[in-house]
Amino acid sequence: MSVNTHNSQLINNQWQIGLGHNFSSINPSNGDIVWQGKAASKEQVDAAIKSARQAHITWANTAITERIAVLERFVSLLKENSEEFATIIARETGKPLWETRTEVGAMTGKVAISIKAHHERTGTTENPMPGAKAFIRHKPHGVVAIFGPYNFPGHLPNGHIVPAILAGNTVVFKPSELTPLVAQYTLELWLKAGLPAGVINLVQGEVDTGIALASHQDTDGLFFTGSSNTGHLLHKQFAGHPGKILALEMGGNNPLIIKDVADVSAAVHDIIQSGFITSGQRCTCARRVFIANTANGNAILEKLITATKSIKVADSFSEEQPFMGAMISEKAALGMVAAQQQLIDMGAEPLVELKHLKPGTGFVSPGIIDVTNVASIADEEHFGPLIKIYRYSDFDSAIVEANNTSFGLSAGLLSDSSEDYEHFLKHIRAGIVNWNRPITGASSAAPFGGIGASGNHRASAYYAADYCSYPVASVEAPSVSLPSTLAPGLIIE
Ligand SMILES: NC(=O)C1=CN([C@@H]2O[C@H](COP(=O)(O)OP(=O)(O)OC[C@H]3O[C@@H](n4cnc5c(N)ncnc54)[C@H](O)[C@@H]3O)[C@@H](O)[C@H]2O)C=CC1
Ligand SMILES: O=C(O)CCC(=O)N[C@@H](CCC(=O)O)C(=O)O
Repeated sequence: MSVNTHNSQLINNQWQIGLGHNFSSINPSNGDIVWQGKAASKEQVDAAIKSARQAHITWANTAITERIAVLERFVSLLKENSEEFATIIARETGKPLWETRTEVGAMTGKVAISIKAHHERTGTTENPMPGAKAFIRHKPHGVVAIFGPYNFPGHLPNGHIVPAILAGNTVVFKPSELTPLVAQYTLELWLKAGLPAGVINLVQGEVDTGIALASHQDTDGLFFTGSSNTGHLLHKQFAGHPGKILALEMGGNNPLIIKDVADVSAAVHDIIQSGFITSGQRCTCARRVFIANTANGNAILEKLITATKSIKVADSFSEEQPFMGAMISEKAALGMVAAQQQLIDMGAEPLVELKHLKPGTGFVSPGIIDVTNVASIADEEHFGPLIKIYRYSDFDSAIVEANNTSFGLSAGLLSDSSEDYEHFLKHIRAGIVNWNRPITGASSAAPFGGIGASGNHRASAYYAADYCSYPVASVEAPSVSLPSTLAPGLIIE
């Protein structure tokens, strides 16, 4: 499928040239320009919202079977174009092709899961009552703005878009400015699937486009996946608008505790999958790894260091696929080097140094740094492949330290003891808590979200259905009838 790269805004099913400033996306593996275009102006954001508003009543009242039929055509198109789509994601993000193929697969799987969730969590229920029936139904909010991040530029916005339009909302989508081509390709597929005009609109651009959309008065809600900083700004902006629904999925400073594991290689595998997958650019990645001060802990750390040094980092399209591709940009890569240096300056000991591998690219090697003896490390998410090691002597103190964060997205325990896990589960604070499995790779068939600075209790994935509509409770009778017993003091003849 060919993608039109000049007309980058989709308003009322018409591709338009942006009327704002120029911007482009760069392949972080080689510095090539992948996409060039212009941002949406404020007026175009306004027109996109008007188009979504006009389409809303008709779409909300379109039979659910017809809405599902469009979604299913979208799935067929994803399958037909999966290789091209995976290639585009790889070019724009630097992720290896094996991984972007799984991203397209997750997008495909999202539709059936969302349909099931829609029926199970927000379907219609009917209960008999004397002379009447009680119903619980759900209605869409109206026009919702959807903001996506760059790390899963297809799958994560899709996780808001699919349940939103399935529920009967209309959408204005603002993708990450780092991945405009992926967004454009996604919308081309929606158009081909036959989504009526105005149901989904695309406004591309940088922060100013985001601000124009987020601050617009005529939206009914905003679904956001992105950084905690931006999410907090949006939360402030929505103060005083109790009628608007705001769903925030943000970052994490996720802990993984390792204690008494017989299979050292398996523990190392789960630490690497937790910390380094997607070059550490998953919100669920382990940032802080707590390793017991025991012979078993020493063996795990030693093997982790060896295995980390041998991790293959290479171009998305290398014949022998690497575990890690480039980070999203050279700026992000240099940011990780600077974050590591700051920790070293504070007294941390690099066990495997994270290195920027090639100027002009986002390639870095994965790093491990021991921060056990560093006092008061800032509670921030370093969104890249750098694991901070904390050696501990006492399990309870490790759990206290693991909880010593304002975030609360994912957490995990590797331990052969079920008592340890019961104890951990009781005391750890996070929205995703795993035992003897990596803490990345969350299932779309489960709720997905964090507490504290990681979100606002509007879990997505399987629970996205919940924030895509509101419940309506009704008591209904076919005609008005006088009750057999009237309330005391009432005389009606
Ligand atoms: N909890 C979750 O489900 C996930 C969270 N993330 C988090 O996302 C971050 C990486 O994604 P990024 O794209 O860097 O996030 P980001 O916050 O920089 O950008 C997200 C979106 O918000 C827009 N935006 C930025 N500033 C804005 C403002 N002031 N007003 C309105 N819109 C604005 C951007 O243009 C983009 O469309 C990481 O922190 C990661 O942890 C990423 C994936 C999943
Ligand atoms: O939203 C879903 O369908 C499931 C959540 C998901 O895919 N999580 C991934 C990515 C998280 C991220 O964006 O960083 C995961 O847990 O690895």
